[in-house]
Amino acid sequence: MSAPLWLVVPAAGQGRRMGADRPKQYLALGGRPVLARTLARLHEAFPGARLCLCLDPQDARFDPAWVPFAHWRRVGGGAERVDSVANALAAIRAEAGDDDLVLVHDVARPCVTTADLRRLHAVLSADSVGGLLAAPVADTMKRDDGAGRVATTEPRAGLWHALTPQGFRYGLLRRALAAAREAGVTVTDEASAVEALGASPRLVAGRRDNLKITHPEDLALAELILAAQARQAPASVDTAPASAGPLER
Ligand SMILES: Nc1ccn([C@@H]2O[C@H](COP(=O)(O)OP(=O)(O)OP(=O)(O)O)[C@@H](O)[C@H]2O)c(=O)n1
Ligand SMILES: C[C@](O)(CO)[C@H](O)COP(=O)(O)O
Repeated sequence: MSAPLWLVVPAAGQGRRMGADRPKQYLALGGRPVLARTLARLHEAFPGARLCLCLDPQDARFDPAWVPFAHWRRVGGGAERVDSVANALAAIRAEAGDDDLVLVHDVARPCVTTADLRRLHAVLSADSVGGLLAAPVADTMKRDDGAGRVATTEPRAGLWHALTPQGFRYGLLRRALAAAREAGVTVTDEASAVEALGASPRLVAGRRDNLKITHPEDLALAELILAAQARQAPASVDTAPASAGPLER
């Protein structure tokens, strides 16, 4: 029998790089808020999982009707993404066992496929450390000299883009985030906190279209990706109709 599954969705960001009139998780994507689309993808893959949704305590746009999970809770977000995730882990301390699996997925990645989600879960269920979806770097990598010119060309062999979900056992992830906080190290993903403990998270090759909506042009790209995915494999990618659910507020 596989370990209980928790989903942590950090959704407390302000979307500053997007520069919209609201945080990007509330922008409309194919007629539904990004947040609703991301939760729908997670629910398709893991309908019985327990969800912790990290939201800015001041957030007045959130509508619980967008949450398809039976077991879920709202948790206050922190100053940085890592603080939001740490708050979620603290909130479930009384219920989660050290061996429970926790998958952390950015609300800003609505194009993750159910196929990748299920494959990641299968791999991590049998892995003692945990790991993440990732995609090999495909471009030549340049490092700048700080003045707008190339300083060096970096070898790209062995380089991967870290995607989400990233999944670890509850006990290990809590220890890793606590250690990073104590050391005063800012981590931008869960895997780097676990790496700092000396462990080696597994890289699980995922689709390159698991885009993180970050800059204004990413929203149009995400629309195209969702439409293409629906044409490729509607049943395994997203069965929700494009206009289902309440619209953005
Ligand atoms: N204090 C924070 C900051 C970010 N996030 C979440 O972490 C994910 C990845 O962060 P990012 O893409 O940087 O989102 P924002 O912080 O919203 O964007 P920006 O950095 O441009 O403001 C997003 O799902 C975001 O909502 C969070 O839960 N709590
Ligand atoms: C976790 C993450 O999505 C991995 O690529 C990413 O680090 C989060 O983005 P941020 O801009 O660092 O918050």
